[in-house]
Amino acid sequence: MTDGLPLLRVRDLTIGFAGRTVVAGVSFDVAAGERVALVGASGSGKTLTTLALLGLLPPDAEVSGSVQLAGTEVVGAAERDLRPLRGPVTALVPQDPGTSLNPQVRVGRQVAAPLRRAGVGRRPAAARADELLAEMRLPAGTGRRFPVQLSGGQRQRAALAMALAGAPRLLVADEPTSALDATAQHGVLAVLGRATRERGAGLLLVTHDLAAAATTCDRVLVLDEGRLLADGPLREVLAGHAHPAVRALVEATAALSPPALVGAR
Ligand SMILES: Nc1ncnc2c1ncn2[C@@H]1O[C@H](COP(=O)(O)OP(=O)(O)OP(=O)(O)O)[C@@H](O)[C@H]1O
Repeated sequence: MTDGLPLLRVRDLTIGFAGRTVVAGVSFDVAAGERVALVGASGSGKTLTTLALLGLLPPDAEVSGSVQLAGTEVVGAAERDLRPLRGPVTALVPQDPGTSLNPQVRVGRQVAAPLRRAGVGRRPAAARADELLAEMRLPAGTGRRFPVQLSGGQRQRAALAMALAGAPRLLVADEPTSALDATAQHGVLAVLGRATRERGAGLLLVTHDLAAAATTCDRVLVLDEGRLLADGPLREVLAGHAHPAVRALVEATAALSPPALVGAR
């Protein structure tokens, strides 16, 4: 347990490649149950920041600072020390569900896998997987299908069910809807927001879409060229911040979906 520490504590996180700094001195906390969006333009360092939180940076990354996840230091930790955190503490919802779902294994078995690893019997795990798939608003029988038999949006919901199966305290979702059309995006964000809220799970949602951030999260972190530009409630950050990088995000999002940001400008 964290004993008063936030679930996630990031201090002065700095990441570089071959001497070029791409994330520079980023510090923030995520409390248990808090839903936080990490926004920024392409190349601002969102993905690298989240990979650092999960101990998944590429081997040639130069990293310094501190990332504490439920009290465990991630920066510099050995893989064997990070493994117990994956599942019960954090789970990653990838950008493309194709990277987390095995095309050759039925969806239900994949969703049940984290439960089986936690020692749950085959039948109860299968029943729980079906419940999770239904909670993600997937049609009955989805568990018996293979990923290729699902639409992109359905696959992402299945990946979400799989991430939730381990009952993580913090769900990390990196642009989970970028591969989907607008209708499917809305559906995935709705189940993501509801599922984390109902479980009291934390969420770190990486997106360049402020409308997605507004519908799913309470707080926003704005990254710009590797630096943390703003951290606060979404509407306050948008209303109070004159930085061109924030304005550019607002304008890009408003062009796509104005209603979500009415009142935030
Ligand atoms: N393996 C790597 N080697 C060298 N540079 C890298 C590597 N991975 C990322 N970078 C650089 O680090 C910077 C931040 O990349 P990152 O992927 O975190 O951005 P991002 O905000 O997630 O962008 P996007 O929204 O396009 O996914 C970019 O300039 C990128 O070119």
